[in-house]
Amino acid sequence: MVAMLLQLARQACLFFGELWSTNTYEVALVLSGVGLLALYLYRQPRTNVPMISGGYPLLGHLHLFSNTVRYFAEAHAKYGDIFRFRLCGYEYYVVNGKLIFEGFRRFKDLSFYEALPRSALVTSFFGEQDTSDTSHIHLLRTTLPKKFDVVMDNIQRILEAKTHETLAVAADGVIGVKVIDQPYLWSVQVVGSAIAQFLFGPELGTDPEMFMLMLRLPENASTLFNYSRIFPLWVMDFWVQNFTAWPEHRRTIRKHVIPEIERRLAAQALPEADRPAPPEDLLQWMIEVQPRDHADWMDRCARRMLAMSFASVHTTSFMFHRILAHLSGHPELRAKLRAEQRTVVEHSGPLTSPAALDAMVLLDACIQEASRTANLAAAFQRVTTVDTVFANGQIIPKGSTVYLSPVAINCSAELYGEDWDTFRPERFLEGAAGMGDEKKTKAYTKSTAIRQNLLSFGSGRHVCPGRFLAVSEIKRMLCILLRRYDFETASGTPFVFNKVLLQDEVVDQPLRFIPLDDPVTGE
Ligand code: HEM
Repeated sequence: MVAMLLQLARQACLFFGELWSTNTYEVALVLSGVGLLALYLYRQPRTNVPMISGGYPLLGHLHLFSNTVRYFAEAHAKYGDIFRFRLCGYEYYVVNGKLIFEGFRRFKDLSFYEALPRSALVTSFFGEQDTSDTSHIHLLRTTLPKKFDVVMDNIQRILEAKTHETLAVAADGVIGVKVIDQPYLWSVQVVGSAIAQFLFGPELGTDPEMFMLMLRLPENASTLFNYSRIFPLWVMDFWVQNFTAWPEHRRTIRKHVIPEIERRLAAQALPEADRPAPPEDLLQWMIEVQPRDHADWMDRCARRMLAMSFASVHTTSFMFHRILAHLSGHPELRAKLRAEQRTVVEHSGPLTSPAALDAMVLLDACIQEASRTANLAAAFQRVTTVDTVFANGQIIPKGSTVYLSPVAINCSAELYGEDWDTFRPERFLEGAAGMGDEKKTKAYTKSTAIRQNLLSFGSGRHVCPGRFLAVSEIKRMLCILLRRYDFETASGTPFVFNKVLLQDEVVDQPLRFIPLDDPVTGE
């Protein structure tokens, strides 16, 4: 083969050399060199990452749709920390196991922003994004921690009011059993409303049209993410623009946010004596930092607020709903959680105080366990900006789609034992007990702590900046519920948890809430 190519090159050189009257041997030498180089590059494998075997011809690994978590766990056991699979013409690389931490650290080589158009369909959902300005995300890392107590006090009030409004059936002053037909919608209604007020303030956050927007934001989104792995992006974009509510969501947010910004700017222009105190919400913080050198800066704010709503509302509601679904099947756990509340009230003060919330370690363990088993994000998507060679020598070519998958860590039998796929929050308390070191023990009792054995909020530069708010809100909401109500599925049969391609779905069913005869007190 090589001899034949050299012969061909020689003939070509002789021919062109004659033609251009150059020194035939020099041209022959250069062309042979180019030929050999091409041959070398051609022979050089673009990647040495193994492909998961057993895919369907042309269609690829469609069975990933059924149970990704188990599939990834098995693939990790067989192929190690990096493998790849093909789905409908697209090739995906999965980095998992311990190498995932190298993936998080190499954020310049594995770009979060380049992945966004496909991973979260952001361009289709929210319009063109200026990813060079991330000041709005920065606010969650800088301003939110400073104002956390004020924000959480507001959230607590809303959660209390909404729970009372939706669960207390006050016929003849008697609070009776209440069945919630669609607990997921209810969780968006309660948990989502509270976040909406953190995002938009007390007025806009309670506007009925904005509320409908919050409620409908997650509509079909996870299914669309799944399809985005099968179809070209332009097909997805066409679909989103013409057959979903997203263009309407964009119109709604503009319609409300732009006048609200104008109203706030007008209020701040008033003489000092008449000027109201600026509200403590994300929109206000964003108005204050948003550069105004573009005519459409208010429009940009509106689009960013839509993106922030999406990042915060459905993730938190989803996680809360999931915990409800688990707890509804575990009466003994609900009883233990109530006992924990009683002890905490005795020793750490009112149930809503930061110290009391911190002390509820079993409640926190439930959140950790739900997030561990849910793998809400079964893969954090990235795109390689260069040919990326990992520490183990495996090469992922430039421009590839990479999934940093927490599954092999969150669902590791080595880390979590043979019952890794069972919902058993106590494992985190046992883990904490075995730590010895105070710092590590503390980490085990905090679902917000980023550590090597739990990756529900990601890690590295793009680790979730909203996790403190989300966890505190979920804890508060569970506290409110557990101290006053018991709950179970109306059918008596437990929830079904489905794992579908890189997403996770819980088949919803009605929940019955029964007021307790002896509620936990400790306001
Ligand atoms: C239980 C609820 C939540 C879960 C499970 C969750 C999960 C995550 C994960 C896994 C990431 C990292 C993605 C990656 O590395 O590719 C992330 C990023 C992010 N999350 Fe959350 N999140 C939650 C709630 C929230 C809330 C309440 C907010 C806002 C208040 C929020 C705002 C964000 C933002 C802005 C990013 C992108 C960070 C960046 O680009 O650097 N999240 N979230």
